[in-house]
Amino acid sequence: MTVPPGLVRRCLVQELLRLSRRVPKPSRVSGCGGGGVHAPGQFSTSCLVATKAKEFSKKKELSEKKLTRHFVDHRRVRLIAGSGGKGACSFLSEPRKEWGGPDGGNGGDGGSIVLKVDQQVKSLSLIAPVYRGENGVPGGSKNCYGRSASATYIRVPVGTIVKENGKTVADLSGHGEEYVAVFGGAGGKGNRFFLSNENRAPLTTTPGEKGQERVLQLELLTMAHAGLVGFPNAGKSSLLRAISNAKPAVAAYPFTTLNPHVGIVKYRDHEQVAVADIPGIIRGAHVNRGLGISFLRHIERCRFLLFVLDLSAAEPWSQLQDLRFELEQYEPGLSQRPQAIVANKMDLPEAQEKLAELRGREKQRVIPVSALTGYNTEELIMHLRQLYDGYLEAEERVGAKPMKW
Ligand SMILES: Nc1nc2c(ncn2[C@@H]2O[C@H](COP(=O)(O)OP(=O)(O)OP(=O)(O)O)[C@@H](O)[C@H]2O)c(=O)[nH]1
Ligand SMILES: [Mg+2]
Repeated sequence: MTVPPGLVRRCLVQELLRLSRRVPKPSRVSGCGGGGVHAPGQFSTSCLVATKAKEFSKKKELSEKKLTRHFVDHRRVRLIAGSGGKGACSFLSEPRKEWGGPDGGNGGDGGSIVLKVDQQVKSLSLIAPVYRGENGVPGGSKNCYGRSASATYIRVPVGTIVKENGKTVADLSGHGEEYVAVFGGAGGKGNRFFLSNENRAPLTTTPGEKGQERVLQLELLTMAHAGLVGFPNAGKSSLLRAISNAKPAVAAYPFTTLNPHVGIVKYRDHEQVAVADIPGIIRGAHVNRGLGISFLRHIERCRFLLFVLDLSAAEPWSQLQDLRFELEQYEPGLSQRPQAIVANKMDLPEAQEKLAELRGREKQRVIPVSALTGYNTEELIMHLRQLYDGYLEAEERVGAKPMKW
């Protein structure tokens, strides 16, 4: 039997009308739509739009400024210990014991602030500018002493140097080591304390002492095992991305990296080598040109160096000479640390020719890589391990504890 098309259309229209009558009234929705009044259709659409926007933002590369998780190696911190609680002034008065004498208790001591070394902490980025210790609790009647405040602990990485007005006051090099930076104030005395034969009803109490206050500079001596040293745009950040878990910003303009980033290269035997991406160095860095001296200081804190050269540059070997010169000017012997030369951007034309010339001029091992394509990064990772093992042996020979990540 054939059904006339007009009947089908009418049935469909009726069905749609019935469905539209069952659709609930537009209701107030919170969350996705921003809390306005929406019909269900609008609601889902706005969500979709939001999702799309989210996806888009996810794909965007974070700029160096927004990468807040960079490595922080020095901090100025103001520490104010807790004050002591004041002593109480009270007299015991009970039925049948109306003049029971003074019974004001002493206040509790203020809390000190302690710097404690924790192996798990790797940078000073979480250190706040100001810390205040807990105050002691005031004394109470009936000879109740106030509770002494507990100490505030600030966790710092291994190898933190504490300075005050430029003078070193503590060198925290071992896990668990503590340094009481500021002492809490002593609690005040209650009037019971002043009871004597001469004065049977003392009204005297003392307030708690103020906590100590200090401004300290925290500096991290150890930064990473290896430091990537090179001119701006040599591809240091790209290389760190290629060999480790770190995600420093990469861009085709100089001085993209403004703060050091540390990435970890993991090996199968659970050893971990920390590699630092250090901002680019230019000629005259030792007299504070470019980003200046502060980054030479970071290099000083690395146990071995990876000189990263841009093989697309006209004369990569002169870059190497300049880098070594700058390091020597900053600290004699710095350029002699265990090292490797990394010839980056091998995917570009002319790189092979330049590599041959570089190898002819240099006695050091040259590792050709391409951070962009990942070419030969395995050799670099293996060599990094050799440098690390050499460092462990050297530390053991002198009886020192090697820095482990
Ligand atoms: N072709 C090619 N380009 C590369 C390679 N490595 C890095 N680049 C490019 O070189 C440019 C600079 O790379 P970065 O990793 O930001 O260089 P950088 O040394 O960290 O630079 P600064 O942070 O400014 O010191 C970017 O455009 C990278 O894409 C490579 O192996 N081959
Ligand atoms: Mg960089």
